[in-house]
Amino acid sequence: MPEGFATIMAIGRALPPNVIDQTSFADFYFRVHNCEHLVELKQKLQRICERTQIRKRHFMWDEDLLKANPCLRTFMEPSLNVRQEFAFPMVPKLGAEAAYKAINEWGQPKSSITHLIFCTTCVTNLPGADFEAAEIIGLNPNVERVMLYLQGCFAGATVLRLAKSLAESRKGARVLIICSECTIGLIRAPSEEHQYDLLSQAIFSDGASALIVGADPDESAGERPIFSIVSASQITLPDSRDAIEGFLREGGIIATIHKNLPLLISDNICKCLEGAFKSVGISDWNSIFWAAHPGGRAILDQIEMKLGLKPEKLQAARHVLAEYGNMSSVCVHYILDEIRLRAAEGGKVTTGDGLQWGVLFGFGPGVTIETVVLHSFPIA
Ligand SMILES: CC(=O)CC(=O)SCCNC(=O)CCNC(=O)[C@H](O)C(C)(C)COP(=O)(O)OP(=O)(O)OC[C@H]1O[C@@H](n2cnc3c(N)ncnc32)[C@H](O)[C@@H]1OP(=O)(O)O
Repeated sequence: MPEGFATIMAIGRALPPNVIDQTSFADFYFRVHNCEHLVELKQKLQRICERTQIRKRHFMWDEDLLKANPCLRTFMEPSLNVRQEFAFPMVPKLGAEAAYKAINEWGQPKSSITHLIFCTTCVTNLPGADFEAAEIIGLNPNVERVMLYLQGCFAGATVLRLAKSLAESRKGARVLIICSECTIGLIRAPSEEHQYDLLSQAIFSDGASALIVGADPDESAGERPIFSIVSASQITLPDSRDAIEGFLREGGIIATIHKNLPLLISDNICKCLEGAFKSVGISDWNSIFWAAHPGGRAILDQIEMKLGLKPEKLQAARHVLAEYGNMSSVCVHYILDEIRLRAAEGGKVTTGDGLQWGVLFGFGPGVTIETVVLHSFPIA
């Protein structure tokens, strides 16, 4: 059995080429759906977009795809086949692109990968996106695969919890995590009867991340630890089932997100932190580094306010939200990457912004909160 904690040793990112500026999104969205006559609805989307603090978002789909498929441009028109056929090759491909970057940083042969965890809220085929990504990357046929479908945004933390279990249960285990998210299931025309859908149109986006996780890094072989995963836990908040709901229908995935979600999360976050950090004796939440899923600007605002966090604590999360939008499971990995890159660039003594301990939060349907306690490493 390994002696140490599972450790993140590489982080890779990949983004699709279609980029839409948030200030022009409402114009684009109402024009492409031939709905410019819905003036009030467009103004509402504009208001939401302005309040998101998102600057731009990346998408796998583009205007040509929407124009070529009228079923994607009519609210809840049966379109699942088109959506699935589009996503099926794209999701593993973008995931594999992120994986190449992570494997490159790790610097070890891909034959040393023993496990693959693939996570997406999109395609549902048999065999799945895990199988396709393993083929594209050329992983060994004896790599043990785990496929996570339709978990929602908390899954960026779930994959770390699973990778920890796998990496700490077998000496030499090296887990490749891939998260690849695509909004092709969500994009649809506006509807005056279903105005809540505008929030999904305004915040969600596409992107992929990949990480290599293993215990006892072999530094003589060139493995470099970035963060160790000290503990990982999941809780479901009672009586909160309705706060985030998503249904896969013939017209795609339709999601409703309750307006009280930011409050619900911020009201419960302190007890998650207390439970997670009790054993290490930390109760000053400004003394740790932060990677909280930036589901929306109001969620970060509420957390910051409730815990009295200094603005710099959620700076990396706000940056990822601004530059990429809500990429569901992928966001928290980009935040970790930002934290360690900024630490190196800023001459900090550890990968965790100069601090020892850190926390990663995943939030999603349930309402589910995943809390991951991280420990940084010195920067040589
Ligand atoms: C999918 C997963 O598994 C996990 C996830 O990440 S789920 C997504 C989580 N994200 C959220 O819940 C978003 C959190 N909310 C926010 O960031 C902000 O409320 C916001 C950017 C949406 C709006 O900013 P704000 O400061 O609250 O502005 P405010 O003026 O009050 O609201 C703007 C509009 O947004 C609408 N709005 C706010 N929350 C909404 C919601 N949850 N659903 C639909 N519309 C919403 C308001 O009704 C308002 O519309 P009108 O102007 O027509 O009244």
